[in-house]
Parts: sequence; C-alpha cells; structure tokens
Amino acid sequence: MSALLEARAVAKHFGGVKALKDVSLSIAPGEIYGLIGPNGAGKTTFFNCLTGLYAPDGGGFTFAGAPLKASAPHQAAQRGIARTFQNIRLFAHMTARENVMVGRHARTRAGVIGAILRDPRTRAEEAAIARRAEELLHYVGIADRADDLAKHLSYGDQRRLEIARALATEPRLLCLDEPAAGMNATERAALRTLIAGIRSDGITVLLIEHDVKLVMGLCDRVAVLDYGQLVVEDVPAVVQRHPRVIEAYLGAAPDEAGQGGAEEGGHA
Ligand SMILES: Nc1ncnc2c1ncn2[C@@H]1O[C@H](COP(=O)(O)OP(=O)(O)OP(=O)(O)O)[C@@H](O)[C@H]1O
Repeated sequence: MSALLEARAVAKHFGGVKALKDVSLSIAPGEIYGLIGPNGAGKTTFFNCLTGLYAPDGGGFTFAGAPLKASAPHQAAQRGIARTFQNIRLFAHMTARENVMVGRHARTRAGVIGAILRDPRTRAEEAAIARRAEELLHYVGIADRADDLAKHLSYGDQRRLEIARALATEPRLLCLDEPAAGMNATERAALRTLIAGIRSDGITVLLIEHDVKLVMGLCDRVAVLDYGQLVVEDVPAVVQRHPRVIEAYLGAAPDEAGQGGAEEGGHA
C-alpha cells in the first residue's frame, strides 16, 4: 500500500543547531504512528515543517501522492493535515462550541461578505457548522461543556477541545503534539480510547508523546529521534528494545518501558 505521508531527508537548522538531520520516514494510511525522543530531539520541528510553519532547509514531504508545498500552513490544512499544539492554543474567551466552529470554518464556503450580510445561505451554513461542532464535542467527550469558555475547562478537557477543533477540518492525517501532557491516569486512559476511535473512523494519526506506555500500547509503529536524527523506525516491540531508547528513557528495562516505566525523556 502506498504511504499517506512520506518525509524525504527533511533537514532544518537554527543557526548552528541541526534540529533535523535528513529525516526520512513514511506513514501508511490508517496507522497510528508515534514519534518519540528526548527533549530537544526535533519532534516539534518535524511537525512544524510538515504543517508548513517552517520551511525545511532540505528534503520535503509527499502527502497522498503529491508533494506538499513548503512553508504554506493553509495548504497543509486544505490537503487534509490537522494538528494540535504542545502549548494549547485555544481561543480562551470563546466557548468550547465556538472554538470548534472556528476549525470548521476552514472547510466552509460562506465568505466574509456572507458573514456580514447574514444571508439565508450563510445562516443555514452557520447552523450546520454549529451542529457539527456539537457532534464533535460529543465525540471527544465534552459535549456538556459546549457553552463554557475554553479557559474554564480543565487541562485535560482543553486538550480534548483542541482535538475536536482539529477534527473539524476533516483531516486525513491528525498530528497530536503531546496530547497527554498534564493529564492524570484516568484522562490518559480516556485519551487512548479516543485516539484509537479516531483511527477506527479512518483518520491516520501521528503522535508525539513522552508517555512511553501510551505510545507503545497504542502505536502501530514508532520512530525515535535523537539530536535531530532518526534512530529507529519499527513496531513498538522492536523499538522498546533498542539500546538508544532504553538509554534515553532513563534506563528503563525493555519490559518496563512497555508497562509504564518512564514517562519523560531527557538528555540529562
Ligand atoms: N524557532 C527556533 N529557533 C531556534 N531554535 C529552535 C527553534 N525551534 C526549535 N529549536 C531548537 O531545535 C532543537 C529541536 O527542538 P524541538 O522543539 O523540535 O524538539 P522536541 O523534540 O520537540 O523537544 P520537546 O520534547 O522538548 O518538545 C532544539 O535544540 C531547539 O532548541
């Protein structure tokens, strides 16, 4: 089966820091693909290059068989790539429903003029957007918070809201940057069920996560970055026995890594 996403020798430098050194990997349609590595390994930089926030200094991406234009966030969204952010980026003073509606607007036709004049077509479209937002809030498990301001939601619920907003763009590939950060064990278990459900519904998932237990239990394949370099890309059973992975994740023994040993990686 041909890849949904292919990264070819993606390189990114910040001054003297080589954040990505010719990283090549490929993600199959329907996979949950994990991207792990210690702090500063280049994971978020990879997301930023993929979603057009940064232009790579070398290499590039092919998505669904066609090249992705570098440095074009709107193109990435239009082609079907959505993301969440490590540092939650919600509209704090808008309700949960409105935050999802913003994501949905990326997919709708009514323009600024329509929004100002509020003609019948625009009103019908707005009603459909609100309905879909409601469905997505239900899907991620926070329908009861629809009318609450985003800033009043718990940390875990804010992360769910970010996922709902990303899903509102109808992505083929959903990129999640540390979705479990700051969550307690119950919230993490619910997140795991949610991500598995998203994949069952046909969306490919690319997951950056420090929670090794979550990654190894959920992902079909895992890639490990270290100092900007791809160390290994394989199924979890192989990856968690790789010496560099054991070393990076605080010396956890292989079977501990798969059963909730270390949660934070670091170059300390
Ligand atoms: N905008 C930037 N300007 C300068 N250096 C940057 C920038 N973004 C990232 N870097 C550097 O690139 C390297 C990779 O950073 P990146 O944030 O991609 O790592 P990461 O694996 O996502 O780390 P973490 O797990 O801590 O989020 C780091 O040395 C970082 O300091």
